[in-house]
Amino acid sequence: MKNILTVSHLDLKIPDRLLFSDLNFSFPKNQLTCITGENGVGKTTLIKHILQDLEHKHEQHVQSTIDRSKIQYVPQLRNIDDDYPLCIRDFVSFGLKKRLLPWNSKKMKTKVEHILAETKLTHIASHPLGHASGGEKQRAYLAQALCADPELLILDEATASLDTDSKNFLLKLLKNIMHENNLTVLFITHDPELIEKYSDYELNLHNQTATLSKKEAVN
Ligand SMILES: Nc1ncnc2c1ncn2[C@@H]1O[C@H](COP(=O)(O)OP(=O)(O)OP(=O)(O)O)[C@@H](O)[C@H]1O
Repeated sequence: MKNILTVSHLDLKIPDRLLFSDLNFSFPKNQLTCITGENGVGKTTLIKHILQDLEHKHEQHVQSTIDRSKIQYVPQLRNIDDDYPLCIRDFVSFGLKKRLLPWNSKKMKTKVEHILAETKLTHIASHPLGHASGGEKQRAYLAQALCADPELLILDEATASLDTDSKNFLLKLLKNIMHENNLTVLFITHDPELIEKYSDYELNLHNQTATLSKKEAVN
């Protein structure tokens, strides 16, 4: 099994305390790894630190086989109001990179339509994002991230506010997209059902350390 990213001998401090001490682990490539741990243990802070380390290359505690531009992070909280006017298609298109013209080329439009289909959003692509359900919004965030052709996708609590059907729908769809696009996924979650059903690996954070274990995903 190849690894996509390795963390070695990483200590992580916040102003009032040490969050992690001497972390050593790797994320396996083309697998879904759930990052778990109690509220406030430091899951989001660790991921943000890993991304900063890769961007600035100052500490060298994080080694990646891919460029930072191939990593997409979908954050935990977004404030999309009910009256947010942009339609889902335009919101998703914001994820496109290397847009030289002020409009999207035919190739780019085809790509966006393909991603809207992959994320089951085609039928509502012209609707305002503000009117979308929680599950549809999460799929739109995922679709926007996919527009950047990531090799590593990090989803922070993407299912936290969703009902059981919407959670399972999102995770099944994500696993299909992973296999079709050789994508590696890190998924921060507290949800035992999703960990049990969909994770290939679990990185559990506890007592200032991290333990990686292999899971037998049932889907
Ligand atoms: N910039 C900061 N300054 C001070 N404290 C911070 C900062 N960032 C995070 N923290 C603290 O670090 C701890 C870890 O926060 P973090 O959001 O990473 O936890 P988490 O495991 O992702 O939690 P949750 O599951 O609730 O989202 C928390 O106690 C938080 O208050």
